Order: sequence, then C-alpha cells, then structure tokens
Amino acid sequence: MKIGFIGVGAMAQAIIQGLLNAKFVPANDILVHSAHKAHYENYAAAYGLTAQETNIALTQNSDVVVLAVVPKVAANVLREIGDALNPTKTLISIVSGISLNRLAELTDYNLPILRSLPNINSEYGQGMTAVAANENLVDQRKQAALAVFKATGEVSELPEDQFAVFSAISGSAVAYVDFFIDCLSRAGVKYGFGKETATKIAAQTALGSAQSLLASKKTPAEMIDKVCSPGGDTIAGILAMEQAGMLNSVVKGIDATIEKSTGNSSK
Ligand SMILES: NC(=O)C1=CN([C@@H]2O[C@H](COP(=O)(O)OP(=O)(O)OC[C@H]3O[C@@H](n4cnc5c(N)ncnc54)[C@H](O)[C@@H]3O)[C@@H](O)[C@H]2O)C=CC1
Ligand SMILES: O=C(O)[C@@H]1CCC=N1
Repeated sequence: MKIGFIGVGAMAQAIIQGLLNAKFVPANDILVHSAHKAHYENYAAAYGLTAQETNIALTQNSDVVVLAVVPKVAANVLREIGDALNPTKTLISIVSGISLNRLAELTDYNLPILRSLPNINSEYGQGMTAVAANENLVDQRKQAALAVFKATGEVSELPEDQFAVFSAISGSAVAYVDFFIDCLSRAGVKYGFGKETATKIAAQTALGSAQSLLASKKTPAEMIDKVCSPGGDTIAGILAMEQAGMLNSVVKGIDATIEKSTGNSSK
C-alpha cells in the first residue's frame, strides 16, 4: 500500500515517524510532497521516503492520499488533485474543521474518504485519533485506512459533530498538557531546581499519573482524593489552584479552541 502525504509539516511528520517506527510499510512506499521543494526532498532523503514533484503526481502514485495541509489551503489543493483521485484510492484528511461532505464536494462524491483528527503523540505510538468514514469507505478498505492510525496509537470512531470538541481536548490538548508540565517545571525552577531536572520530574509525574488513572479505571476525582491526605499539603494546593480559577481557565481555553475551529461561540 502506497501512502502519499500532501503537506509534510508537524502533524504529517509525526504520523510518518510513527508509521516508520511501527514498520507499517517500507519507507519508500511513503510518498511526500509539500510547498517547499528543499524541505520535502531533504526530509524524504533523510528517511528513505519517495519525494514527488507535484501534488498530482503524488495522488496518481498513491493508494491512500493523506491531506495534511493547513485548513486555509485545503480547498485549493483538493481542487488541484480532484481529477487524479478516483474510487480506487482512499482520501484521508487530517485537516481540522473540514467535513466529509465538504471533502466530497471538492473532489468526488464516489470517493472513499476518512476524516480524521490525530494528535502529535502519534510520532511515539501514543497518538489519539478520532475518525469518521463516509459511506464509500467500507470493509477492508476502511480497515486499511484505520490501520494507519492504529499503528500510531489509539483510534476512536466518532460522529463528525463531536470532532471540534475532540480536537480541543486531544489534538490541541497535547499543547495544554505540555503547558501544565511547563508550569510545574517553572514552579520547580522558582524553588531552585534546574529547568531540565524540573521538567523531567514534572513530565514523568504527568506520564505516571495518566497511566495510573487509565490502569485503575477510577475517575480523576477518586485519584485526586487518594493523594489528598486529610489535613495535608495537596488539598491546600488544590484549593489555592481553584481559588486562582484553574477549572475555569481550562474550560475557557477549550471554549476558545472550539470557537476558533468552528467559528461558533458557546456563550
Ligand atoms: N499540528 C497538530 O498537532 C495537528 C494538526 N492537525 C491538522 O494538520 C494539518 C497540518 O497542520 P500542521 O502540520 O500543524 O501544519 P504545518 O504548517 O506544520 O504543515 C503544513 C504543510 O503543508 C504544506 N503546504 C502548504 N501549502 C501546500 C500546497 N499547496 N501543496 C502541498 N503542500 C502544501 C506546507 O509546506 C507544510 O509542509 C492542519 O490542517 C491541522 O488542522 C490536526 C491535528 C493535530
Ligand atoms: O492548532 C491547530 O489548529 C491544530 C488542530 C489541532 C491541533 N493543532
């Protein structure tokens, strides 16, 4: 199966590295093209991928075409490759905010299409990807498309109307979780730790907490209660964080993320 990536930016590279790590396909069965020749050619050469001169050539030579450009150029790219797509190929979009219906409208209503919303942790096999397939993507073809994301982490099939929220609490939230880790790390620096040591401590604590939460099958609140010793230090910290508006800050951040991706305000 030849998988072609249109756009070789941060997210495409994370998926490609995840696929290479998983040995999902031979490296030269991954085709790449993006806006800057020097960039995609050097990237292809570094990892043994196959560089393509144009988006159309990439589409003609791929079984699965992954659209990995930013939303504002997606429509033009789809119009450009429309004639090279046909129902023997699968189109996968990772573009935030573009519906299955719009993807078909810009290409071909008979095309098998998978809309997806991955996150950057795919690079290390720790991704979390939402997917929605159109009615033309079924059976083996659908399984083959889902396998691209299963090779790089967890996959959840969701109705499209949940994609914007998913994107906020997963795609974007990688940055928000890293922001929290950086906050802990800076607090450590305030009290004399070196930044590198503090970041390692904070990151391992976040990793361990997430793994323990999932393994325990408890709710986050139950885990919080286990850490908060009666009359102890942690409950004092939780109360101070809440007094400073932690929950509201996070929800406002998610509101802003959804508003930006949909153009709709929840207020
Ligand atoms: N970065 C992330 O964590 C996530 C990003 N996404 C989606 O992935 C898509 C790409 O995002 P990033 O990788 O962050 O952006 P990016 O800016 O790093 O990459 C965009 C790529 O598209 C290429 N490009 C631009 N115009 C082109 C054209 N006409 N033909 C071919 N290639 C062209 C650029 O050269 C670049 O390689 C977006 O639609 C975004 O919504 C989805 C989930 C997570
Ligand atoms: O920031 C963005 O627009 C993309 C979508 C989800 C994560 N990154």
